[in-house]
Amino acid sequence: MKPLAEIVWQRLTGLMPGELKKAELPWLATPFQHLSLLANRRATMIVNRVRLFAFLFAVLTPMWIVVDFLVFASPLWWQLALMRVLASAAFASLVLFYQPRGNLLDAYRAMALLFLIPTLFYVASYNLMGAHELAGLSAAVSSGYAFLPFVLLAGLAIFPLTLIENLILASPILIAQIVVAGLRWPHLDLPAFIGTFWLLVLITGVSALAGMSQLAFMIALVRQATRDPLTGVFSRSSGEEMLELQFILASRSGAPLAVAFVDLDHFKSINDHYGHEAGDKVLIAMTRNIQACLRRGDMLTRWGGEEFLLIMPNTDLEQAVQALARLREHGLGARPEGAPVTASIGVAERLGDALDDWRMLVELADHRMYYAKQHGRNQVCAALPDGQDPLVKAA
Ligand SMILES: Nc1nc2c(ncn2[C@@H]2O[C@H](COP(=O)(O)OP(=O)(O)OP(=O)(O)O)[C@@H](O)[C@H]2O)c(=O)[nH]1
Repeated sequence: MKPLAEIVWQRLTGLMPGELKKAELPWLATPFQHLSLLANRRATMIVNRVRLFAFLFAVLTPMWIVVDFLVFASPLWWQLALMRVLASAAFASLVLFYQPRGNLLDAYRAMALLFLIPTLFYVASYNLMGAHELAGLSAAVSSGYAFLPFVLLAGLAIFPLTLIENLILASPILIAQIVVAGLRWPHLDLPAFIGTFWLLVLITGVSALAGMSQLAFMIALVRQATRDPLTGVFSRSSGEEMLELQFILASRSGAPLAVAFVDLDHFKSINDHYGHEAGDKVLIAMTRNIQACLRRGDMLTRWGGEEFLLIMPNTDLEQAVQALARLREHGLGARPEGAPVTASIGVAERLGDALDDWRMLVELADHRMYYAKQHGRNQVCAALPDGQDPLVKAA
């Protein structure tokens, strides 16, 4: 019988969309282990949604001035109108000045600004109206302002956020609610406040679940779109995208970035003698073996049929060669007749080889792999004899 903890865990994880793999479940809680591709696409989606929301608020916020004018006396109506115009201008500048750049910090900043504007508006307007004796229709309209925090917290549901991000974004709104209540003390209706606050906490919970399930679908979609269906490693298009991104990051920080071009030796003969299915099994086993030896930040990409590209951020040429020696020692698997699977491997590194384009990095690693192939296979080539490396700049 399964232990109770395992049953409970299965029931709980069963609540999440089933497309997620077990290793991906923690990604719903925090963003720290997200792959750069996921982080990049999520950041773009968040900024686009912030801009959409900001556009709607920029248009809708000033429209309510007509209602304020009809129900409130001066100076309250024009003070509120002024605040609305300011808020609308702030929303409009978010739309105009924020462009999605795939950077998560940028996305957080955009979201924080989107929520900060109405939160400030809410605290200021609520406080302003609290200073006036309102009755009848104007009291009813003023109580409508109290719904703003509900709208904000419900708005969180449209963003694909992790649990921790949801809580961090919701907390200023909940704290603002407490601040407003504090400002009204001692005239505060405490039971009404507790009821309202509890409702806000519930909405936060529902929004967090909605955001996390959006994120879960996004994780599954990004995986399907970026992985090779046979081996499960990254497809070539996503490998190119990741390499370009890693190259930009490494260039900015002056960090090394190594790539290894791995081409299996005499793979065709496996297909020819044992069939395509046997060849597929060798490819799958080989990628598992490589992944078992990788660092967490390393990325394996299927570049073509039996060609793979290993991307190793923060790794210089010497470290890359060491990692590949470890990999060859571990073994790439066995051919159907029992002989070990071998590969010809070419390595290149951004700093050591003085390259300023990710395509040149791949080209040089490919060139060195070809040299390894030509000179007996089953070896790693990290540099060609003097003068034969075509892309390396003269010192
Ligand atoms: N089973 C299987 N075979 C594949 C797949 N993709 C490519 N191949 C085969 O991989 C073989 C590659 O053959 P070659 O390029 O001649 O290379 P090789 O036999 O490994 O020889 P060397 O690279 O020179 O050592 C071809 O027969 C392709 O059909 C795949 O997904 N599954």
